[in-house]
Amino acid sequence: MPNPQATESITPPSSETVVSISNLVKRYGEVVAVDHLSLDIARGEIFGLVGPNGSGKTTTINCLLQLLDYDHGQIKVFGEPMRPDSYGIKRKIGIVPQEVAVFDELTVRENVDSFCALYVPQSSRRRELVDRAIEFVGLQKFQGFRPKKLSGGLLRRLNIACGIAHQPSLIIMDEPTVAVDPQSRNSILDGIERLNREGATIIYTSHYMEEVERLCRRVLIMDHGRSVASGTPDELKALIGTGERISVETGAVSEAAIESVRMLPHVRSVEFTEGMLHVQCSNGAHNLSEVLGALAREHVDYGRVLSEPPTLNDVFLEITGRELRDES
Ligand SMILES: Nc1ncnc2c1ncn2[C@@H]1O[C@H](COP(=O)(O)OP(=O)(O)OP(=O)(O)O)[C@@H](O)[C@H]1O
Repeated sequence: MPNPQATESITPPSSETVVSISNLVKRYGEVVAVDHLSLDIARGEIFGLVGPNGSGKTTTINCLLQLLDYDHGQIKVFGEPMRPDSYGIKRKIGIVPQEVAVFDELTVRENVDSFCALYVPQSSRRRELVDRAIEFVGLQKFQGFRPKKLSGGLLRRLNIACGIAHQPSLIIMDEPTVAVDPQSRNSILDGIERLNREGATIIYTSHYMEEVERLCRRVLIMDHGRSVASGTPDELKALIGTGERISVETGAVSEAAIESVRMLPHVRSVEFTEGMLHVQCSNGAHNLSEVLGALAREHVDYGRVLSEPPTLNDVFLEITGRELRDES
């Protein structure tokens, strides 16, 4: 098991730090929602803040934005201390909140325009930015619709357009894909990558490890308000002892064959269900050839063979002993 102390704070490779949080503590009465959290985010990163429900992600974001008082800690954004009245800094930040926050009585276009107007007073410039934001999230055909007429996925896309229309250089997205259909989810993820390519630094909170793995160069895993591990996805996977998961399609397999696979040095568990032998390995070289060799020695015929590398879910499971989607 990795030593959490060793990974509590991560230092990005670039010298230009856009967000710096050190020793942040936020309590709600007896609940320590954020517990001595430190992190640095470099310009141009997509930084993943992940953890199960209630692990403290939203509280961290709200402290960063100075929407909440906190008990202890220092927060700097663009190199300057962040304060409730840091309007110059806030202007350069785009927020996509977890709860969709739009005006029901305004159309899609009017919504995007009114959020953009908070930062950009010139209407001609705004027209351009609103066009761009609507095109960016693919809502051109829905510009005249009111939010109530939009599906959940389209509503989420509107929420994003409202947060990014003023072209902020730091974008904070708090679980932007919760409860969206796969098509909208993909479109949102593509959009985030595009925003990043165009120069935005992005903080992305999620409890979907697959998304984080796809998007983020560095990740901090939170649990009970604390950083339990941080680093690049590859670094995080190297921290744990879990290796690949090998699945072998086979009609029948004897107890002796299962036992001989189980006895291999890097095999942690073996399970045979519905014509598939599932073998969980620890880190080690040549696991696949060793498993197939053991089956061949036991004269087991097999068909499809699948080898899946460990995921960030495995990292979370190994560090905390719980599945990421556990809500306890
Ligand atoms: N206003 C509040 N009053 C009391 N406790 C709160 C409040 N807001 C959050 N908490 C508690 O603080 C802890 C962290 O919550 P937070 O919402 O930051 O977690 P999260 O990781 O963002 O979870 P989710 O994904 O569900 O939003 C939880 O135990 C939560 O119950």
